Amino acid sequence: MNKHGLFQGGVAVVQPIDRGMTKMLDEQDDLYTVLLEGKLAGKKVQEHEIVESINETIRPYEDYQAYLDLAKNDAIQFIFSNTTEAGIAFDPQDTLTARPQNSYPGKLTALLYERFKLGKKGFQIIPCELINHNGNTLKEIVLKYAKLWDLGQNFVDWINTDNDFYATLVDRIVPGYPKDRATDLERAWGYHDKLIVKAEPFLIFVIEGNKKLEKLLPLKDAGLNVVVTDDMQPYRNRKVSLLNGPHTTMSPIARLAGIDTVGKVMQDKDFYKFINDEMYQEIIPTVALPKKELVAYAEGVKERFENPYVNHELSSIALNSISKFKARLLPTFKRYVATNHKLPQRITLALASYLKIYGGRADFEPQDTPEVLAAFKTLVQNDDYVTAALADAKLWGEDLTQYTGLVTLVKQDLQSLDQGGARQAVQQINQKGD
Ligand SMILES: NC(=O)c1ccc[n+]([C@@H]2O[C@H](COP(=O)([O-])OP(=O)(O)OC[C@H]3O[C@@H](n4cnc5c(N)ncnc54)[C@H](O)[C@@H]3O)[C@@H](O)[C@H]2O)c1
Ligand SMILES: O=P(O)(O)OC[C@@H](O)[C@@H](O)[C@H](O)[C@H](O)CO
Repeated sequence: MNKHGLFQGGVAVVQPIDRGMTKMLDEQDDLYTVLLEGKLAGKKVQEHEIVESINETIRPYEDYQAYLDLAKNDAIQFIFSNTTEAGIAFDPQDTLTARPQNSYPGKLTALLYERFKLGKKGFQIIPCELINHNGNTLKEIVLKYAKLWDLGQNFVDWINTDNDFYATLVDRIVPGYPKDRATDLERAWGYHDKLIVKAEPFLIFVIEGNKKLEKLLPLKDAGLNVVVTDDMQPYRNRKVSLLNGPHTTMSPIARLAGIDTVGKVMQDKDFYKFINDEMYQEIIPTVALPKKELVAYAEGVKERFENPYVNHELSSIALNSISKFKARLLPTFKRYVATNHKLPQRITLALASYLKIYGGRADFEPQDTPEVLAAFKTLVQNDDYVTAALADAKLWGEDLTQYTGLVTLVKQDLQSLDQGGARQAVQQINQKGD
């Protein structure tokens, strides 16, 4: 936006937890390079750009006053966050006088209260974490702190009338620092950068909320694929089902077969067919959007998965898989069962693969929250591990044994994974078809 002369913006980066990379940013004059590589609509893209819009970095754990002083700055209009799903959380131990508060919403409430006390205008608050209704959830937690800390009705009114919270959906695959090629890139560019960020060229940023944002923040006018809408759910369903869904399916099954990246899954004849069939047979028919649009999105996703420049590790996608299965595959599973009165075989094989991995029967360890790992430690002790695990509503949000035939199919799948291996299980489903 700045480069198009549409905006004169600058960024103050606040490091939300004790550890982070803001010092490294300072060491390189708050500059870093974004490298875009891949195909977009069939055309090869390979370009890089130095991001020059960061004005300052702030570390609340070292200098909390500098953080609170941001409230005095009339030029600040927008607050963006991207603290992962774990960041949008309520910590009942947080207090207004803590320096700093532990949680991100706690820190934000303290800043908002400071701003309010100064009698200044509120903010446009734009969280980017991949949780549904992220803006509303953040606002609810801020209001909870306002109550817990007894900040008064006038503050609550100011939150409601002077601040806008937006819900968003960010869609761009960002594997981050390209450690395998960084030295070559630095040599070619002629400068050092410890903070290169690699991403695919594809981008869509959907923002739900007050349309005035389009004028305040002219992202679209600057040529970026940004949509401001009053309902982002169709975009979210499409993306979570057709992009994150296949990621969540391929990560356990392909890892069991010894494959380590998304790109290699797409190059593998058996796995390509399996994922393609999952998209077309199990996912697309369950999403309530025009088929043509879904097919176009699915083909785009496949092109993105095939991106030869992006080594997207299945192990990084696998982090916290149980909550990802619940949010990214279970809704599709349920819609499929309701319409077809049978089980989606590929999603079920993914579920069985998770039970194998979390049951300690793979040659790699699951990475998940301590609570989930502890639950599985107990579940595997059970004589009927599969039934016990599927019945655990704390893991899935409901008792999965209620789905007719699921326990039997998962048991069969587990047996076939144990005996013939993941590739053979995939081949069998490919041959059988729907
Ligand atoms: N990487 C991708 O391809 C991608 C694409 C679209 C959306 N997303 C979403 O964006 C979010 C961030 O992903 P990322 O890849 O940038 O992750 P990341 O790990 O690179 O960065 C996350 C940042 O969050 C901060 N953080 C971690 N735990 C926190 C906590 N408890 N409280 C406050 N801050 C905390 C850390 O300082 C870290 O810098 C996630 O919600 C992810 O689902 C990621
Ligand atoms: O980032 P995560 O760990 O929540 O999920 C892993 C991937 O599915 C995800 O990063 C996608 O690449 C991204 O959501 C694409 O927009």
